[in-house]
Amino acid sequence: MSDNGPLYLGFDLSTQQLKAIVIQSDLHVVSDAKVDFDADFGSKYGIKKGVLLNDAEGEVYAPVAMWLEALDLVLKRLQDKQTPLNRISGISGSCQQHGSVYWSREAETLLAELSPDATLVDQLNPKAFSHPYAPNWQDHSTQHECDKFDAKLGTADRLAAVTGSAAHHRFTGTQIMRLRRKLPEMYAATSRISLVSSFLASLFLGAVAPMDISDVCGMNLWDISANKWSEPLLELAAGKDGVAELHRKLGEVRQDGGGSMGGISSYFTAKYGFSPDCQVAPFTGDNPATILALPLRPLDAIVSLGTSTTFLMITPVYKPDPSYHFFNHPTTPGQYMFMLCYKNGGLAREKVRDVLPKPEDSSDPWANFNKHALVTPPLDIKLESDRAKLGLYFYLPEIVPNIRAGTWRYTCNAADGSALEEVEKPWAPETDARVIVESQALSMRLRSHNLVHSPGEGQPAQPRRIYLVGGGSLNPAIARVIGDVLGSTDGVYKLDVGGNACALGGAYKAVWAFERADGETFDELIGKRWKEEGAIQKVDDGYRDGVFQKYVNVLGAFEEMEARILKVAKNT
Ligand SMILES: Nc1ncnc2c1ncn2[C@@H]1O[C@H](COP(=O)(O)OP(=O)(O)O)[C@@H](O)[C@H]1O
Ligand SMILES: O=C(CO)[C@@H](O)[C@H](O)COP(=O)(O)O
Repeated sequence: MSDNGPLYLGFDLSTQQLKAIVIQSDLHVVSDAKVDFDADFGSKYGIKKGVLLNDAEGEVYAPVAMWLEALDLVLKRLQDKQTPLNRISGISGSCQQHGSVYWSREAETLLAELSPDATLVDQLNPKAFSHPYAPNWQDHSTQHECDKFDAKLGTADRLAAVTGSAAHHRFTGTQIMRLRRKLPEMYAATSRISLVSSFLASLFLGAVAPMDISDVCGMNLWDISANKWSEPLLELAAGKDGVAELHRKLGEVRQDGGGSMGGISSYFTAKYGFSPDCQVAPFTGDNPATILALPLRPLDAIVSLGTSTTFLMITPVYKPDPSYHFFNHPTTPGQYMFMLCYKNGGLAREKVRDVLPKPEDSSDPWANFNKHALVTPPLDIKLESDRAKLGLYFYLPEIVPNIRAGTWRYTCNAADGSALEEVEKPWAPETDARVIVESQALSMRLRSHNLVHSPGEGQPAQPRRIYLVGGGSLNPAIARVIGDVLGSTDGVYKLDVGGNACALGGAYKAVWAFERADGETFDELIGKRWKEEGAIQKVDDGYRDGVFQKYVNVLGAFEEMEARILKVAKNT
């Protein structure tokens, strides 16, 4: 580490952890720290995997007080590691998307008057909030509101064209509409509503921060082409007479992903030794920040294997569809982020893993899962006459397709996907290890085919490179199966800080926010400083001729399987 020069701090407030990463202007990582919600606060807040559940209503939510405690703790951990916090010039970050925090009328004063002699939680909780909880992206309590959102502009297609997405349970507009109906007094007592990203930025600013131009697309309320709040959708969420009030609560949206929103609150300078010159850049969602963790090129895809599994690409073409999401790019106007998001990602793979006998080597809980994922051949076709195996493993109600919780196993003819049939008796749990990852990847392949084309002569349409990030990127067997199904002519890579990718994207965003020359784009600045060596590692060859085609043969059957299940098991 050079012992002078500015440093930049990036955060990731995701479902299960708060991570922080400190980098130099040349993007070199200097320090990091994390708070694990279950390990650090599980017993105090009664959470599991970072959240609380009300199964009767499908609610999933997180205590805001826990996040306040987590922020003090992660900063203390950075301090304990002798991180020179006084050299931090700028802060940005990424946060789980769609969650919302409800501030009380006292919030602005309390934020502005934070004293370093007490903790954030003691000073802000509960007085600064009108609601103690933030709905989590896994919440599925809003089907009634989703139906209304899809109908409001005519069709789900139309809603997707305007807001980038059809109605989704977790999207903030549907959540606000439901909370207003269920808790009218709480809604009336709310002065401002933040996304998780603008909430975390607010703590650093000591004032309620504006929402970010990319993260705001996860609300079903922002008209992307018109670049403003959609009046009819605000009216749906807030009622006929409530449009101006909701607009006030949401505030104006910051158009520039870079620059400073203001200086750091004196709470942090006095308590942790930050410089009073340290500036706060807009924070964004964890998925938009992930595409900032490396210079992503067209035809590159990122698969984020966190609590959720997401598939991300960037494109200059706005081509929305109800089965996926479009967001404004977090730094570059005119570019968009394409996203698929699955609730049944990491936690579903853990469920399949946990049915298998515990590995003898307890240092790797994934050892058995990985062994079986690798020894099982593609689609479990051992002999030419074998039928291909497909499955859906939805321990939670899924997003795409909108299917309730359940597990389904099917087989079809391997050559052409014909004669699709549900199996009567589950196959061995060892086989599930491969089939779950294959099926997750088949779903991504099915829904992303419009965005990929042939990377070179004679090659089938597929990504050029796949980058794996998130906790699951440490897993070589998952990398192999993803490469088998999705291809990628240049191979599958993992980020060296795979589990910290969105925090790193947040830190890169801070570097760009404060060091950009006039008109210099994120890609131009980061592209010049980013060195592939040491930043990424090739973990799989990706495209394998012959194997890739096996999955082409069953893609139609996979789609048909989903459609059949959707008929009988749609979320209601
Ligand atoms: N070696 C591994 N193989 C597969 N999955 C893993 C491995 N290590 C961690 N994970 C998964 O990573 C998930 C956490 O990823 P992370 O990106 O830190 O989550 P989040 O950002 O959603 O809090 C866990 O649910 C866990 O199942
Ligand atoms: O809902 C989505 C994206 O639409 C999720 O991807 C959340 O943004 C949470 O992500 P992780 O906690 O898994 O990082």
